[in-house]
Amino acid sequence: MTRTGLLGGSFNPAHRGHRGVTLAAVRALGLDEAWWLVSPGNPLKSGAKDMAPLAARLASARAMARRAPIRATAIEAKLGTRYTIDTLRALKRRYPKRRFIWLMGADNLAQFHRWKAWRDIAREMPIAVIARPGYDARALASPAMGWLRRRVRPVAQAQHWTRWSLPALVVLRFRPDPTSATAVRAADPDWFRRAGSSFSMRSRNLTPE
Ligand SMILES: Nc1ncnc2c1ncn2[C@@H]1O[C@H](COP(=O)(O)OP(=O)(O)OP(=O)(O)O)[C@@H](O)[C@H]1O
Ligand SMILES: O=C(O)c1ccc[n+]([C@@H]2O[C@H](COP(=O)([O-])O)[C@@H](O)[C@H]2O)c1
Repeated sequence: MTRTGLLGGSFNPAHRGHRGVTLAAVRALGLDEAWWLVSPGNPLKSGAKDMAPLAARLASARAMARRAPIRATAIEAKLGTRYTIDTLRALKRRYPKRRFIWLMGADNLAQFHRWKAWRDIAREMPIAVIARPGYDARALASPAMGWLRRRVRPVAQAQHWTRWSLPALVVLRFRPDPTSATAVRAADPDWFRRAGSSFSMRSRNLTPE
């Protein structure tokens, strides 16, 4: 059983925060590896004007994941899924020998109740929420946390997530990292245009295996 963490995101672009929290989660949860699911389009961000092309975002994720137990993938484009619930069900079918845990920052938990079939997501696999500066109070007070509160596991049991009955959620607190893609874009709005010609999207490169 390969213990695999899934971090979905826009990665517009990938940054040091993604790498840092993923590596810390790999250690805290005893993961063999983490997959970054670079989204073809977050359903709640459709029409965002500053969203770079998928190929550029995937390339930035690949570069940021280098020499780490992290695989940057565009598997949602390959599977034809956009909603997380559909992605997780498809991944479990496609990789039956893996055990998956969903990773997300506290900002995502604060919005989680707006995701399609969010309760079913929590029934599909355990969730590890990573504290994020500026979002933790909102996440704790969120409707999703209201529903999940009684399913919260102590962090001391984080290595045993494969044995948890679902839904299950653990909150991980690492050294707070204020990095965000919004700040990176503000400092360098043309990040994907500068590097544009070197990005390619060969379909054989979309999946982790
Ligand atoms: N510094 C961070 N600390 C904790 N979690 C993070 C951090 N940066 C990103 N994440 C998490 O990584 C996942 C993907 O994030 P995403 O690609 O949207 O980056 P972002 O920095 O949040 O982007 P944006 O600023 O454009 O909203 C989300 O679950 C998000 O909460
Ligand atoms: O499934 C949904 O309804 C849904 C709604 C909003 C966001 N998501 C997923 O949440 C992850 C984080 O997205 P983002 O844009 O905040 O990086 C990414 O995998 C999205 O596909 C999923």
